[in-house]
Amino acid sequence: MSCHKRYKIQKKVREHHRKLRKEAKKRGHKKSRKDPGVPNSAPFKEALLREAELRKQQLEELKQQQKLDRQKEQEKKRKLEASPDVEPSHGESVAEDFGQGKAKKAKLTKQNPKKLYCQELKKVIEAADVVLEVLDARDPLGCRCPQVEEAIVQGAQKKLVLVLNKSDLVPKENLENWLHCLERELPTVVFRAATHVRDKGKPMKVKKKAAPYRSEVCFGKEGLLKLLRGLQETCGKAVCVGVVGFPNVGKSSVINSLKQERICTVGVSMGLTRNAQAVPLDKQITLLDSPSIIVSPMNPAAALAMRSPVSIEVLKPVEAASAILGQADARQVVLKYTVPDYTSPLEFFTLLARRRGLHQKGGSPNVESAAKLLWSEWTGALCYYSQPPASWACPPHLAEQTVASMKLGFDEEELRRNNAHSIQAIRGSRLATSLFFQSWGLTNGITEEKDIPEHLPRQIVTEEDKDDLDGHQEGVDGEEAQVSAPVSRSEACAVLPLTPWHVADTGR
Ligand SMILES: Nc1nc2c(ncn2[C@@H]2O[C@H](COP(=O)(O)OP(=O)(O)OP(=O)(O)O)[C@@H](O)[C@H]2O)c(=O)[nH]1
Repeated sequence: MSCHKRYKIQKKVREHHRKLRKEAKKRGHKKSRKDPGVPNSAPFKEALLREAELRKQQLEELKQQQKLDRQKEQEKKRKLEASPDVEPSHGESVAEDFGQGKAKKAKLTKQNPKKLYCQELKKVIEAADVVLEVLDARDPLGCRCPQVEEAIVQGAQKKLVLVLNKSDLVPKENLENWLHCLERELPTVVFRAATHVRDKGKPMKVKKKAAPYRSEVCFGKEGLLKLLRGLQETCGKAVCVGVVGFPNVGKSSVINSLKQERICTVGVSMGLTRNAQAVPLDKQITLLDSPSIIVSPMNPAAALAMRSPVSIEVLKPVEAASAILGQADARQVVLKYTVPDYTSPLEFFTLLARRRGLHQKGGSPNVESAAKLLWSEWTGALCYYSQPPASWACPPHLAEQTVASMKLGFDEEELRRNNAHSIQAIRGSRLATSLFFQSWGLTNGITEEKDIPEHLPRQIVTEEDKDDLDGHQEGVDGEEAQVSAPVSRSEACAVLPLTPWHVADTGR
């Protein structure tokens, strides 16, 4: 093209743009301004940014999931078109079954979502030949659910394996102690899930300043795979492996790590997994992701605060954070958050709010924000640990015979070797910088839809709180008082007993 012609075109384009701008100005359209972001002087800048980041992450995860679903659908269609007579493999047929569940779920959107999660969880337990109960290594006992374990061991020929995940967040010695304790009951695998797994077919994006706990490396994968393959060989057929556990223990991360692909949605917020999902690992093993176990409202307040995604709604931030604070070592908390000694949780939150610059309008410390901050840290990636009970007895639902049958078909020696290797390779937290947490014992879960309360669970309050509330409730008419009456902890335990064998062990 000659220069003359090129300049002529450029001139015409400029004139056209000028004309467009003029017209837009006449219509009163203004160019949108660049978002200036949160100013540095904003008191909640950190919290706001974190919230925005979380929202963005959730949106991305949702988009990713939709994209994956679309891709799977297309792949299935293509396969069917290419070979309509070929029978689907075991993994594919299981995946199809769980796909139908989704459609059914869509029809029932008006139902209580907890009931749907319960149905999905039950479906996974029923379909699974082996169930992996994922435990957070920071509080393995608090992540065990006697009701779910009972449902699994009662199922004919089902195997139950414990996966001690997030083992990078506890000191090595503590991890070893827990392993010795748990492997007396059930086969236990030490695991550290990869928290940064690549999307299918995409190169890994390496962030310059990734959080220290976000890692591509996974430990314990080989041990777990060997164990599953061994079991599959003894079964002599293709097996389904259900992955169950309380919210945020890392169920989806374990599946993604085994598959080495970002297949299941993973995130810091609790209760992200909402429906069962089948992930074929190979022709013989299919993994089943499940929604988290629903926490019974009759659990101690600390259990509700740590294990329930709606704890903040049920307990309110200050109550939830106070319950967590009550289980932690006060001296270590003071050192960790660099605040002076405190006499009550409220005083601590006031001090923390001052320390972190969390202020309300008018400059008074924002206690609620401080409580939320503590709650999000303790349910996030904070390094803390709990001690296994000094004297260990099997819970009633795991009789000696059941324990023996659970260990059949596994090479215990090999599992022990693999675990020792993982413990050596994992760079755990330092004992000096980790916080001690007093576990409340096993957490009761709900496995039957009929046990799920229609409304939000009533708040659990202590006897002292009850006295206070009694005072406030004077003047409320009888009917209303009945509806809003809180349940005391002893009442709660009477309805759904906390397992006494453990309560005695931890001295709580
Ligand atoms: N440090 C560390 N973080 C982990 C590990 N496994 C999972 N996580 C993190 O824990 C958070 C929860 O992980 P998920 O896999 O979403 O947990 P989930 O049990 O599927 O959660 P729900 O969907 O709520 O049931 C994520 O932020 C993960 O990055 C681990 O081994 N170590």
